[in-house]
Amino acid sequence: MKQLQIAVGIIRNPQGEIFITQRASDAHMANKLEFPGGKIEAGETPEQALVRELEEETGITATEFTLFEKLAYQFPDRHITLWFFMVEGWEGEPWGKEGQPGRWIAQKALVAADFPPANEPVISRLQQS
Ligand SMILES: Nc1nc2c([nH]c(=O)n2[C@@H]2O[C@H](COP(=O)(O)OP(=O)(O)OP(=O)(O)O)[C@@H](O)[C@H]2O)c(=O)[nH]1
Ligand SMILES: [Mg+2]
Repeated sequence: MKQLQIAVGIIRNPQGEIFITQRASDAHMANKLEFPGGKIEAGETPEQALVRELEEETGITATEFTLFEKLAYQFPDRHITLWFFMVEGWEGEPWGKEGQPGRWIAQKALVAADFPPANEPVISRLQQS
């Protein structure tokens, strides 16, 4: 069974919108919306992985972030631990740097069913706050 540690960024602007991207049609959780991020590599802290993944996937350099939620999830074929960081300071402007569609969505307009199932508690929290 694969064991993965994942760091993702909830990139939130001063208008209360969150930058989300759409997963590729051939990826795990194909076509689902996601918070940009990816696997924490050996020797990396979750924070280092977050900064690297956001640079690779969205072109921004995250400068202000705090851990929002850490949770484990069991998929049929893999066990993942997700570190969700709230990112409220960065340099640059996020875009879908790897060719994935990206857009800003109002925090309260996020829909849990559009994301992988592991994200459900986080989407609930974002809708309530
Ligand atoms: N990026 C991201 N991954 C998520 C989220 N929710 C969630 O369950 N995942 C899962 O986390 C796992 C790893 O994410 P990833 O595919 O982005 O990893 P990565 O960027 O390192 O990709 P790579 O395999 O091309 O190196 C996938 O199994 C994905 O389905 C989310 O909100 N964002
Ligand atoms: Mg990724």
